[in-house]
Amino acid sequence: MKVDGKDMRPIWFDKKSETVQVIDQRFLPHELIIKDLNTVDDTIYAIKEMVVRGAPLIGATGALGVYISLTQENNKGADNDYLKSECKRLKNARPTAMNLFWGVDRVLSAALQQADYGARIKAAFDEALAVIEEEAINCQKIGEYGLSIIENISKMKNGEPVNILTHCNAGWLACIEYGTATAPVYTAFDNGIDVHVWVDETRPLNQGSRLTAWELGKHGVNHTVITDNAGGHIMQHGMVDLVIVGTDRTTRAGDVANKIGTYLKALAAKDNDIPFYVALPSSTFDWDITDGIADIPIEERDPDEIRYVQGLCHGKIKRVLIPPETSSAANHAFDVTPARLVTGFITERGVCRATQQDILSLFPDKKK
Ligand SMILES: CSC[C@H]1O[C@H](OP(=O)(O)O)[C@H](O)[C@@H]1O
Repeated sequence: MKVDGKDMRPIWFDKKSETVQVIDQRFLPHELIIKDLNTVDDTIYAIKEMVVRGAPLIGATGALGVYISLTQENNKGADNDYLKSECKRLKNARPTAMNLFWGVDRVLSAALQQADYGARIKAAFDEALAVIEEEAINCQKIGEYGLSIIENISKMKNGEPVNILTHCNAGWLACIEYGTATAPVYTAFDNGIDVHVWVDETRPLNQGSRLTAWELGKHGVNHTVITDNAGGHIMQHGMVDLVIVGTDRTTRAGDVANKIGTYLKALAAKDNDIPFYVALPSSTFDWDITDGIADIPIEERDPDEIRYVQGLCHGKIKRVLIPPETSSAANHAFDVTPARLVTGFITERGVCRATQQDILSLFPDKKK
C-alpha cells in the first residue's frame, strides 16, 4: 500500500542485503522502524513480541522463517529432523492464528521435497514468496467481494457516508496488502464511495488507535477512534451501518476467533440488527474443527501489557502501573464469536453465510 507516496508492505526480502525485513509495528504510529530477521530466533521473537502481528502476516513471517532456518549460518546442511524441530519452534511462537501453522507447514513441505540442500533453500524461498504474493492477491479479492456490501448500503443511504465499525487492526499491516477487514473499505474508498470508519482503540496494545488509524489516515479514509466500550452505544444510536472485522482462526462451521472484544461487538450488532461480517483468506480457516469455543486455543499474554499504559501526557511518557503486589491482571488476547452472531464471511472466493454448508459451498475441496 502507498504511505506518503511510497509503496510499503509490512514484510519483504531485501535483495541488496539478502535479508528478510519487517516493519516493527510496536513503534507505530510514532516511528517507522525496520527490523532485520537473520535467524529463527529473530523470527520467533518478532512473532511472539508482536513486532509483526495479524494472522496473514504471522503466516508469511513463519513461512519466511523456514527459509531463514535453512540459510542460517550454523544450520546449513542440517538434516530433516533439525529442520522439523526449528519449524516446531516457529509454530510455538503464538497459539491462535491458524496462518502461522499453515504458512510454516506449507514451506516445510516444499523444502522436504528437495534432497539437495541448495535446491531445498530455493524451494523454501520460492514457496515463502508465493505465500506472500498469494495472500496479497487474496486480500485484494476480499476487497472486491466486500465492495458490493458497502455499495448496497451506500445506495440505500443515497450516497450518505457508510459508517463501518472495525476492531483491532485487520489492515495491510496485519497482512501484506489491503488487509482483510479494511480491504472492502479501501476498495470502496478508491471507487469513490463515501465511507467513515469507527476505529476501536483495542486495548491493551491499541492496534486500532495506533495501527488502523495510521493506515486509514495515510490512505485518506475518514475515521474516528473510539474506546472499546463505546461500540454498543454508537450502534444503539444508529451511527453504525456495518461491522467488518478480521479473524485469526475460523472453524469450518463459522465460529470466529478474533481480538478480545470482538464477541461483545457481535452481540451489540445482533441486538441492533447491524450486519456483522468477518473478512478472511482461506488460510485462516481451521478445517479440522467445528466448535471454536471448545477447540480454538486462546493466547494469554503477559499481564504487564495491561499494567503498563503508554501515552504522552504533557510531553512525557506516562506509565500507569497497576502494582502486581496489589492487583492481578488477566490478558486474554482473543475471544470466540459463535457463527450464529456472524452475518457472513468475505473471502477470496466470495461472500457466504456463516454456516458450514455455505462455507463449504465456496470451498468444496474441504468437504470431508
Ligand atoms: C487479518 S488478521 C488480524 C487480526 O490479528 C489481530 O491480532 P494480533 O494483533 O494480536 O495479531 C486481531 O485479532 C486482528 O483481527
